[in-house]
Amino acid sequence: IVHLARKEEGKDYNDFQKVYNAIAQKIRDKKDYDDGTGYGPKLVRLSWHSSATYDKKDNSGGSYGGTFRYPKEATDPLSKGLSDATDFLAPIYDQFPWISHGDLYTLGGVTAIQELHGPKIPWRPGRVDTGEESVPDHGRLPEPFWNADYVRKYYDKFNFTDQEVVALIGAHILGKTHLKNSGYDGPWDDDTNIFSNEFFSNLLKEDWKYEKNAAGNMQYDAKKGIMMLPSDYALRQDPKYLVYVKKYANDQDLFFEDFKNVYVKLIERGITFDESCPRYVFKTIDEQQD
Ligand SMILES: Nc1cccc2nccn12
Repeated sequence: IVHLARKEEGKDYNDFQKVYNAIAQKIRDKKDYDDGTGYGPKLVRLSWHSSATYDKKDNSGGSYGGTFRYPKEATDPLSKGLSDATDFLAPIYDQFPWISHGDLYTLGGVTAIQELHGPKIPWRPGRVDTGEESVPDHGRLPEPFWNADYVRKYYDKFNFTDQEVVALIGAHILGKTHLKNSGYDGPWDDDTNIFSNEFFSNLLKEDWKYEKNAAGNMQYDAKKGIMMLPSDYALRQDPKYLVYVKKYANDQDLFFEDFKNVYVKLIERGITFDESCPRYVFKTIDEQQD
């Protein structure tokens, strides 16, 4: 399967900055959502789940076709809770109906990362909505219960290195888990609406207790009321991953640079862009105040 990015006839940087601004303003307007966690982290998770269905075997799945808009994909049990994110973006699509769903879902994640003080993410438009017959089957998203060998094998389909895997999972600084959605329980202190490298310092420094949660799933808990999934904790158990956990815990700039690079690879995986297609780096709301 070839996913050829479309040239955005007549739409330019300013058009996409308007979409960015509409998403960013709505994140601010609805900052009390989910006990103050806000919509940002869920928009990042939607961009991830839209992209994580990629299969290098036949170049199927991934962000290109915007297929998360179909119930068949949105009802994947591992995507529980993300209907809040697609409900958040539906009025944005109505306001800018010229955008594709694939571009909207990935731009939602880019906007959230930048508005939550993360790195600037260069973003390319051109994804084209594909039909219901192209919706990937369930079973392509990663499960949170497993260890480092599972994690390493899972990311093989993206051809990600150990360093790229560790950087990507650092996005778990954002948001929290919900018993009713993923079956994990993770209240976070309020600063996890800020994209930082603290996931790595928490992982290394906290005294983690492996416990069964109220849904019967095992997770790691620390006294500050924060948690780690088994697949998060795997990053400190595996000596090769641990090298990068330590690097990122000690160097936020390095984390930001490496996260930016692997996140772009994730949301563009499987798509052929014309080399003339511009990479847009949008301004945050704060940067646009006169
Ligand atoms: N925020 C968040 C979401 C999902 C998993 C996870 N592990 C640690 C933190 N975290």
